[in-house]
Amino acid sequence: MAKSPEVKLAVFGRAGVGKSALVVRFLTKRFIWEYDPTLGETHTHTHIYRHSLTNTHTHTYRLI
Ligand SMILES: Nc1nc2c(ncn2[C@@H]2O[C@H](COP(=O)(O)OP(=O)(O)OP(=O)(O)O)[C@@H](O)[C@H]2O)c(=O)[nH]1
Repeated sequence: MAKSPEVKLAVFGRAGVGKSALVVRFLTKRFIWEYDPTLGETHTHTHIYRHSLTNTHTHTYRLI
């Protein structure tokens, strides 16, 4: 099977505007209420899209 493509996304914005909250919500459907300033953290998530019973695509997202 072919190696799935890795998609790299960089999220920019001022401190405390909600970048981590948005990313974690997108990846895990969980919302983080506590504010913990991010220092060089990355999030990696592999998502499998199932278009039909026989047609699936796997994408790995690395958010920086
Ligand atoms: N009410 C509300 N609070 C939010 C929203 N998005 C984020 N927050 C809160 O804002 C605070 C900061 O969110 P973060 O996601 O940590 O912000 P950040 O931009 O990653 O901050 P840095 O790591 O300092 O750059 C957290 O307490 C979140 O819960 C939103 O859409 N609505």
